[in-house]
Amino acid sequence: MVAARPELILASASPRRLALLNQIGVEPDHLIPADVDETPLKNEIPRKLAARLAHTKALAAQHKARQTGIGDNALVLGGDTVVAVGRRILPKAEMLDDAAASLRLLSGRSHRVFTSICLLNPSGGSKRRVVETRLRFKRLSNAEVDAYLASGEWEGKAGGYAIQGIAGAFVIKLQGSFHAVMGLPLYETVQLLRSENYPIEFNWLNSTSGI
Ligand SMILES: Cc1cn([C@H]2C[C@H](O)[C@@H](COP(=O)(O)OP(=O)(O)OP(=O)(O)O)O2)c(=O)[nH]c1=O
Repeated sequence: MVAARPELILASASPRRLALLNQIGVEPDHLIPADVDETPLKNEIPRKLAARLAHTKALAAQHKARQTGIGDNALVLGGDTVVAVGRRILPKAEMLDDAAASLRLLSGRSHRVFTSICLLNPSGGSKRRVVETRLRFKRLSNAEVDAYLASGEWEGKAGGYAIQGIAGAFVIKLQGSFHAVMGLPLYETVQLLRSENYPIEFNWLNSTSGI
């Protein structure tokens, strides 16, 4: 007899995280966004912040799910992306000014993106990974910054940019995982899911992906 696939809850409101899971053929059974305070603790370093928030989001979604009586036996996947210049954590851009300040700081410099994922199992176990990606942006002219701000692509993005859009053209160098920068490291996600007996097959992609 083939064991039933465990249910999967994605603890996220991010359309990018869902799209990245779908890209590898994973369709979560439930989407439960976790509304958590993302303020860094005093002196918290970027890597620790990403790991803590991925864990907190997964726990919050698990709690919400159990309160509403769904997914008692489900795996819960949370993620968090933090952009940093040295120890300085850049905010998730909510206002134009945040995005403008971040872009001017990133222009012509190197920075790091830390993306953490956390997978909870129903018996209380948790597994985490943090993926660090180093990037270097070209020097941005004022006209480029203004055009980028006008695009609106920065909204809700850590560090005020989205690598999967126009800002892909700002990247001179990337060492790490493109998908982690976008919100979910695919290799590590597959590793964690498989370690909890969540089957991931790649063969179906041949006929349906259109790539
Ligand atoms: C740097 C970068 C971030 N981002 C996105 C990924 C995340 O959605 C967001 C960082 O904020 P997060 O707090 O990691 O995620 P979120 O609030 O969007 O979603 P949730 O907490 O519900 O899972 O920025 C990009 O889409 N592209 C990029 O290049």
